[in-house]
Amino acid sequence: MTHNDETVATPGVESEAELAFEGALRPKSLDEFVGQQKVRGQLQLLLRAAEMQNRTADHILLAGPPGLGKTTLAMIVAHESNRPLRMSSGPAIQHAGDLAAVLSSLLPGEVLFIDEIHRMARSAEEMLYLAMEDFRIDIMVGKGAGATSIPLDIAPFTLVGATTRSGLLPNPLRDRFGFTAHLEFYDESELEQVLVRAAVMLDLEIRSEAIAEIAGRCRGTPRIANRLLRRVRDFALVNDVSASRDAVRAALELYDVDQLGLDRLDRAVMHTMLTRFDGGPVGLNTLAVSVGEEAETVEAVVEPFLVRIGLLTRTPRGRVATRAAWEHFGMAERNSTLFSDEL
Ligand SMILES: Nc1ncnc2c1ncn2[C@@H]1O[C@H](COP(=O)(O)OP(=O)(O)OP(=O)(O)O)[C@@H](O)[C@H]1O
Repeated sequence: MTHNDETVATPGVESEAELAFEGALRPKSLDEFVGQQKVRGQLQLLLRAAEMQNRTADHILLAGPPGLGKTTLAMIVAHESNRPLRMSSGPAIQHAGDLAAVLSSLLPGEVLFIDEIHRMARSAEEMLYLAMEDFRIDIMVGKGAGATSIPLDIAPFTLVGATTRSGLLPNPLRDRFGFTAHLEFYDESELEQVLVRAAVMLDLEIRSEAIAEIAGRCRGTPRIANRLLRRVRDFALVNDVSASRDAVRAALELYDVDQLGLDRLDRAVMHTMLTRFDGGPVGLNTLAVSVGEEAETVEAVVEPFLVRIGLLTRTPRGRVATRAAWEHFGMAERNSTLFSDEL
């Protein structure tokens, strides 16, 4: 998932330092993994059953917005079941041959993680059906009328697929996962736990009100929580102040993160809806073009949170701003004149 403009709150554009920090922070076990209680319980059962029967665990699909812990959970699945992990991603699999190379070199019992699995090539998807079901692939040899397919057995494996857009997966692929976990946005107390853990790792002394302030502004997303914490750490360091609630407010204001955690892109989407489309309904593609962003990013990154906090609804006729949205931006409903200098 990418988008063009680097903002502190929207997931997608990571510097090397951010990625290294993220890696160090990843919980290693289901017990360390904060929140998502239901999913954790379901995964625990699935892994335990496989272990008791000495077989590979069923294939797992992890669905949800970016930064909620899909990659982390894939790593935990491998770690908890004591299996090696192979990582790939949909955009890296543009031909069936790319997938054949990965599948044919898997070790027995290996966990194969495919991130953004909805972006894999169609031809590879078809190969994956057979591999998931029968641990076999058909390799095509030759071209045209003389082409033949040679069956090749592959090692049993567990596929962990991650997607921000499960609706885009074809049914035959979705049906072959033994378990689908829908990851939810985190509540504030869970985010506080994530932040306390990260502060300890950063060796940052921070007050509990400051932690609570960040937890309320990180879009329900652990990745953003960790990133905002780093910006607060920077702010405290450079200004030689303690990491207090005031420091959090000042740092987040500097980075354009408002009280609800909305960042520049969230606000651009809402601003466009309210001022240019009178609150909607407006179609996804029109909205995306108007804010200069890809429709996929608006749909998978921006909208889920705006829907969750009640600023936007999806209707069959398009996206509609709610009354709460008009209020949050201090505008009278369907009055487009009050807002022109906001962004
Ligand atoms: N439940 C959690 N408890 C603690 N930390 C978490 C949790 N979930 C995610 N994190 C932290 O958030 C960061 C992002 O998580 P992760 O990379 O797993 O998200 P993702 O859903 O795979 O995102 P994307 O879809 O963008 O790949 C990691 O640094 C991880 O440590």
